Amino acid sequence: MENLLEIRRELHKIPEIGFQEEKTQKYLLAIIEKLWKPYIQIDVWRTGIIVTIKGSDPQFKVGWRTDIDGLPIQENTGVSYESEHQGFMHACGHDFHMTIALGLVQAFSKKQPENTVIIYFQPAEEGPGGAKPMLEWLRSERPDLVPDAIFALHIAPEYPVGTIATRAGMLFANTSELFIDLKGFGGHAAYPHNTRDMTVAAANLMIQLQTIVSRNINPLDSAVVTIGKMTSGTVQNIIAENARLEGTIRTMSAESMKLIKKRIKALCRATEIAYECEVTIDYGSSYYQVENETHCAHALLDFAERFPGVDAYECPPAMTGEDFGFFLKELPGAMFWTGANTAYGLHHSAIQPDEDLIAVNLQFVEHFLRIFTLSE
Ligand SMILES: CC(=O)N[C@@H](CCC[C@H](N)C(=O)O)C(=O)O
Repeated sequence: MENLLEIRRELHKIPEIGFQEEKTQKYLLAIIEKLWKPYIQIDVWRTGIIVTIKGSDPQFKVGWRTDIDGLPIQENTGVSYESEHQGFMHACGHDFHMTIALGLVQAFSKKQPENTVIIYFQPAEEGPGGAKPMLEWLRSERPDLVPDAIFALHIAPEYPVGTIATRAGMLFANTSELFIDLKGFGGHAAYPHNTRDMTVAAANLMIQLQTIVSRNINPLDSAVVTIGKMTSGTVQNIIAENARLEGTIRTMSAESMKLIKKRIKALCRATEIAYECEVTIDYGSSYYQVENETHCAHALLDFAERFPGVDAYECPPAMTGEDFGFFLKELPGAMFWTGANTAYGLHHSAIQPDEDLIAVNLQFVEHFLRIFTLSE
């Protein structure tokens, strides 16, 4: 357990997607169980884990949340501890987030905190979203495990190690997944007039979707409509009967999300008429914005300003999504970016966050959770 670097690399080898984190859960549990003390309680929820470290003189319960899932990306880093799961990778830093959370369990098992600390190893952040159902379960089945305030971090490739960046109010955007299925009529490539070609229909729809942000959203507002995956057809000489667009929507407000969905509906309807096909829309899962509570965000920034080896930065909001927003919708708390100093961005197959961030963040978060108070 002492070697957190080794643990991070072991976790890096076994990325699993949302609610399939069985190996990850087993690995984490094996370590957590070794750290058990009479004042530590371990609970399991689906593929997640909740570790409660009872305080020596508890006035309240402070929560720390880490996400535990990986992404369906083929790794391209060339490191010796590359993912052993073909086509999957920890490309969003959750291996780092988990390692820091394990380090916290270790630190609190060595020295009991005064207040109760609850550490949530939460599945499925990348999708379909584990925070909402986890919190619903806590509220209905285990209200004793609901914290009074909660915090979390996320690695930020663009900042140097030691940067703690956050702000009061919105840190991350509202998100909604987007799946559009087009059904036409396939046939021989040499007889297009007898078909309804869904490759052409989907290509046009994809371009039109890009006009929503540029033509319908107020330029002083911000929004994103990204199509990350487009599929159609079977082979080169058959006209495609089906096509599918998969993407995500990001907005700064619930109103803009509504407007974008209205425009998507209109453009899909227009595609049906123009290409004589059927278009269906599915919005998959959506995440509420990450809205940092003012006292908690300021407590983090003030503490970072005083903590040796870290730099506080009051940063602008980002269009990233995070289901931690569901925790912050109901509980006071805050999330922060932590510098990872890597040339490649989140969700890139070559991302290699700087491992020095583990030690810096472990120290910072441990001390912050020990001194944090709910009052001003
Ligand atoms: C931190 C991060 O990268 N989060 C993801 C959250 C995904 C939300 C959902 N699956 C969607 O695509 O809308 C992100 O892509 O921002």
